[in-house]
Amino acid sequence: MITARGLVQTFHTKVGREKREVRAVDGVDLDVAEGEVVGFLGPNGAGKTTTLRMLTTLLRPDAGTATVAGYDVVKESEQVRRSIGYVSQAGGVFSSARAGEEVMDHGMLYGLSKRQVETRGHELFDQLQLDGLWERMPKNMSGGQKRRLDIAMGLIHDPTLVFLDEPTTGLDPQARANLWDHIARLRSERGATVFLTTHYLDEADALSDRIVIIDQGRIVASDTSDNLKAQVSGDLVTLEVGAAHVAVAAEKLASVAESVETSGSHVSGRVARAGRVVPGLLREIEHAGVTLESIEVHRPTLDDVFLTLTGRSLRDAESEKPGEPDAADPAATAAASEGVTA
Ligand SMILES: Nc1ncnc2c1ncn2[C@@H]1O[C@H](COP(=O)(O)OP(=O)(O)OP(=O)(O)O)[C@@H](O)[C@H]1O
Repeated sequence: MITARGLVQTFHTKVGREKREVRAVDGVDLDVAEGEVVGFLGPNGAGKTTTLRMLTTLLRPDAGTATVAGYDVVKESEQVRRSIGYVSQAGGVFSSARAGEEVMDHGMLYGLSKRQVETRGHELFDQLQLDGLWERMPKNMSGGQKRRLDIAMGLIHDPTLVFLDEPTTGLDPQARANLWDHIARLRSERGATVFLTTHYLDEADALSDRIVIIDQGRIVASDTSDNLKAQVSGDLVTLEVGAAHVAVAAEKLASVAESVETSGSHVSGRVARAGRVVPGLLREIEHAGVTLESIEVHRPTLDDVFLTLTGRSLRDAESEKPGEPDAADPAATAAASEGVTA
């Protein structure tokens, strides 16, 4: 459904007088099979949106090739657009029409009849908890409601390949859960292929068959969440003990764990299978006369995976502020004026 080879996108920006080159996407290869839900994960500025905009024909790659739904993104961009649903990060630019009319107009652009689009539109409003808002002007909707309206517009023509750029950013927990459910059903009930970007680890984990991690414009991993986590060396065990017992606790933990670290009254290290190792460890600790205040065991998270792969945690990578996008970028302006749902 999606194939990309060596995709590159470079932006030229100016900071004061100095010209800078940002290689936002730096040789990306991707393969997404029909019916797969792929979570495209990475910190802010990693290149997720830029990759997505090349795949959805809104940006022409500087180098590399890609086909989407069997069509070349450069030579057959019109066919690509007809074959996909796209919900951009920025959200749609709405006219002064009412929400229902916006959705109807959008669906009719795809050649659907008025009746088809009306039926599907009401169905989507219902599923996305927009019921009762058909007649509302988008400007009078809350941020979360507008986001769900974007999504209804992106799905109105029942695309079998859907691109979602950070679909749940700005939604409250209930609306988020509802949208997760909707995305899961797109696949299970309609057999849709979904490619979604996110920087929420739990979202990637909950929704995706496969997770592709991008960092600084390059793909650093691509596998199921379980396989990725299995690459991280073990569960993190943290013991809390009285100050006098820290050294003994560290020694006991080191006999079963790797890279033991001490911080105040906490001693932590990674063990291959905590469920097997911890009972014996507790006996040893008790035997040595150490009073344990608490013990915590953490299974590896996708953040641990990112840390293992890049040496940075996703949170740290997020706080490394990337360069600001060039406001004069014509592609960005074109994307905004296109109403963004392609
Ligand atoms: N139009 C542009 N002009 C200049 N630089 C840009 C432009 N668009 C993106 N960039 C830069 O390219 C890099 C990748 O940006 P991109 O938006 O693809 O990242 P992202 O992973 O989607 O981040 P986020 O999670 O914040 O959306 C960043 O350094 C960004 O500042």
